[in-house]
Amino acid sequence: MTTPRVFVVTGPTGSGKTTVCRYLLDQFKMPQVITHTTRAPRAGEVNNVDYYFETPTSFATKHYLEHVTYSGNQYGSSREGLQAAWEKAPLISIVLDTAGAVTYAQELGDQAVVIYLEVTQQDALIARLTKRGDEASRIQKRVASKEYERDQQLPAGLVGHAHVIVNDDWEQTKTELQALVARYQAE
Ligand SMILES: Nc1ncnc2c1ncn2[C@@H]1O[C@H](COP(=O)(O)OP(=O)(O)OP(=O)(O)O)[C@@H](O)[C@H]1O
Ligand SMILES: Nc1nc2c(ncn2[C@@H]2O[C@H](COP(=O)(O)O)[C@@H](O)[C@H]2O)c(=O)[nH]1
Repeated sequence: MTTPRVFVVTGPTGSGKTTVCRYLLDQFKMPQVITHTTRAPRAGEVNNVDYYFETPTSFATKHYLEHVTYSGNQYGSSREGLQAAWEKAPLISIVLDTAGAVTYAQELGDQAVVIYLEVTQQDALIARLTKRGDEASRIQKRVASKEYERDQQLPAGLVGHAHVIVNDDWEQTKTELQALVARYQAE
C-alpha cells in the first residue's frame, strides 16, 4: 500500500512549479492542494481551482498550517486542504515558496517529498513569465522582491531533504518525475 505523502513543489518564480503539479495530476492522478491568496487572478485562473482567491479580510479568517507574504501578497495553506486531498489519493501535490517548503519539511518530516526546481539561466525565468502573459509591471515588482532573490537558492533547511530537478528541458524533467513517483508509489 502507498504511504500518504505530499509532493511539495518549490523553487523560483517561473521555474515550472505549477506545470509540474498539473503534470502530476494529469499523468498520475495526484490531486493538488489548493492554497489561499490575496493576489488578483491571472488571465485564465479560476477561483476554487487555481487558488481560493481571498480579500485581506477573508484571508485572515482561515486557519493555516503556514502562511507567507510573497511580493506583497499573502498566501496560505491549511491542514484541512491536505486532508481533503488525501481523501482522494495517497500521493498529492502542493506548490509553495521555499519558506513554506521548509515549514512543511519541519512539520511533516518524511511525509513531505520536497522537489526544488531550478533553471540554469535566470534570463529564462523572466522570458517564461512574459510568455505566460504576466504583465511587465507585475514581473518587475516580483523580480525586485526579496522573496524572488531568496528562492533562487535551495534553502539550508532543505539541503539533504529536497530532490533538486533542473527544469531546463521538459522531457528530462518528466523522466525524473516519473522515477520519483514510481519510487513513492512503491513505498
Ligand atoms: N521546461 C520548461 N521549458 C520551457 N518552458 C517551461 C518549462 N516548464 C514550464 N515552462 C513554462 O514556464 C512558464 C512558467 O511556468 P509555471 O507557471 O509552471 O511556473 P511557476 O514556478 O509555477 O511560477 P510562479 O511561481 O510565478 O507561479 C509557463 O508558461 C510554463 O508553460
Ligand atoms: N508558503 C506558501 N507559498 C505559496 C502558497 N501558495 C502559493 N505559494 C507560492 O507563492 C509564490 C507566488 O505564487 P503565484 O501563484 O502568485 O506565482 C510561488 O512561489 C508559489 O509557490 C502557500 O499557500 N504557501
